[in-house]
Amino acid sequence: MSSTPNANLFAALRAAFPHDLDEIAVETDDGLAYSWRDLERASAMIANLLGSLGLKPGARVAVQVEKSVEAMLLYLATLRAGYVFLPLNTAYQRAEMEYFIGNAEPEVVVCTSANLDWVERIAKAAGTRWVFTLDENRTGTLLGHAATCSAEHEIVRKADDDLAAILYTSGTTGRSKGAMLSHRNLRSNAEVLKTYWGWTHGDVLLHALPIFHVHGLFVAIHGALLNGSKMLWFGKFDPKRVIAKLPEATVFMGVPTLYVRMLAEPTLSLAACDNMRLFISGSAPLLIETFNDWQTRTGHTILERYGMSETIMLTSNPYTSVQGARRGGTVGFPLPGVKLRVRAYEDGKPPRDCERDEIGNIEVAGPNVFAGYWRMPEKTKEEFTPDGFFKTGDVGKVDTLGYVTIVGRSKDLIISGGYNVYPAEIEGYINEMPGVAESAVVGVPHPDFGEVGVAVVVGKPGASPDADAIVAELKAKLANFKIPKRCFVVDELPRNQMGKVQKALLRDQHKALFI
Ligand SMILES: Nc1ncnc2c1ncn2[C@@H]1O[C@H](COP(=O)(O)OP(=O)(O)OP(=O)(O)O)[C@@H](O)[C@H]1O
Repeated sequence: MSSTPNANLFAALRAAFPHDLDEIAVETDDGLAYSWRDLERASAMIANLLGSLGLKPGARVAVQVEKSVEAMLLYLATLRAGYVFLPLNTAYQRAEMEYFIGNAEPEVVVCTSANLDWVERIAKAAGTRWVFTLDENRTGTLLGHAATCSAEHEIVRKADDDLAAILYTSGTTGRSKGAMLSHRNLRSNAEVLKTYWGWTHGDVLLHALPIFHVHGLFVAIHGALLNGSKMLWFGKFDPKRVIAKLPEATVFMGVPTLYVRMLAEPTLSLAACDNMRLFISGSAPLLIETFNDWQTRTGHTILERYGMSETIMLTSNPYTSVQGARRGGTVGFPLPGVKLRVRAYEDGKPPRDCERDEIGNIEVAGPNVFAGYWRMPEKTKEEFTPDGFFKTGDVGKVDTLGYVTIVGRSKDLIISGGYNVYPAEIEGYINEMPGVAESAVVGVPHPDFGEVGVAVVVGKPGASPDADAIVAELKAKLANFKIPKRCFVVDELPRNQMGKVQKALLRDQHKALFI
């Protein structure tokens, strides 16, 4: 027997299960209840099934299914059996799945029975040996097969650097890349989260996020499991039903669009949130208006966090007032263990650290930072500095108190006539104008200036903001090079399932305006 502890993340999660395994661990919105013993037994049985397939260590298990407790069990079983979990967005269609499955070459693919025929064709063409579903189909479900397996399973030993998961990035700025996350990456972040937000065994997490993404899969689930806290599990987000469940919960993790949708419900009130301890937001910028409205309506101050597929969680606003106030518009402080710096890259000069409050490129290092992009060694090399920091691609600043603010993404930066234009600055001005709900500013090619900004604006319900008036008001406030050359008022901005505005799509839609 080796004397080094097992680095398998599942060993840490399992060790935190409550003493009484018959307590309820997960309850679903359609009335199902799973005890901690159920999680232990089912994850062992699925791990045994996976083990019986003759997969090699490091084999990838790709999963594209609707959110369900079974999908989480499959995640736990994959960890436990020492394989690599590869969750895929349920919105992906055939061409996208061809890319992901072709790139990842998973040995096992788990999909919905509705997609089985075409997923199976794609998977078999890529050399996948096993295709299962979680719901009923012609060949029986994965859980059905696992039902005949033993519920005894010894957690497979893993080293710190062994891969635990591959998470494809959202593809907000370009083609998705597979971020390789090791047991150390996931465990180090989970251990910080175990205590940072004051979790206890008595907490109840209302879980309404998808689980193919870093926030819903790792941040939410690890936090609850490591504290033996119960989860109320919503398959799909329904603001009315979520608000009705808040009195039974203590913690809610959301993305900005979920908060906006709940704010539109008259049932959201101080009383509905009386039992709640913490509301967390991340994955995309939370508008200051949403932050303020939430405070007024519920009496709670949303805690905004920041992270990415490649790094899991990087920063969080303070949990306790001793650490500081939660400041809207900022993403708080770097988490313990995370090294975060802001760097300036100026032509012909060596990179330098920015001053406090100076905007630059955010770079990070720490045990949470991924090992590289799957099968993209060149891309991986480009994204790390010679001294080992990962270039997040986000642009931001750190103020004198240490709060980090994300100003935008370097790929969204518009260089117009040689000047840097940060879309977030322009969007901030537009969003404050009367009748405006939100906006996105993107850069498009221009024959004279290289690039110019185009503003896409959404009005508040019942309001119809005027595009020319918006541009005129910006002209009164900002330097000429920052003014968008065109402005469009639309019904809504294109977003992905995590609520991120798809700027690449907007750029594409407007790329031929001036050329
Ligand atoms: N609280 C936040 N405020 C502002 N931006 C955030 C916040 N949390 C996350 N983000 C943004 O989300 C990004 C991480 O998202 P994710 O890893 O899902 O993929 P992506 O970067 O959107 O996709 P791709 O790299 O394929 O374009 C961060 O780099 C940052 O730009």
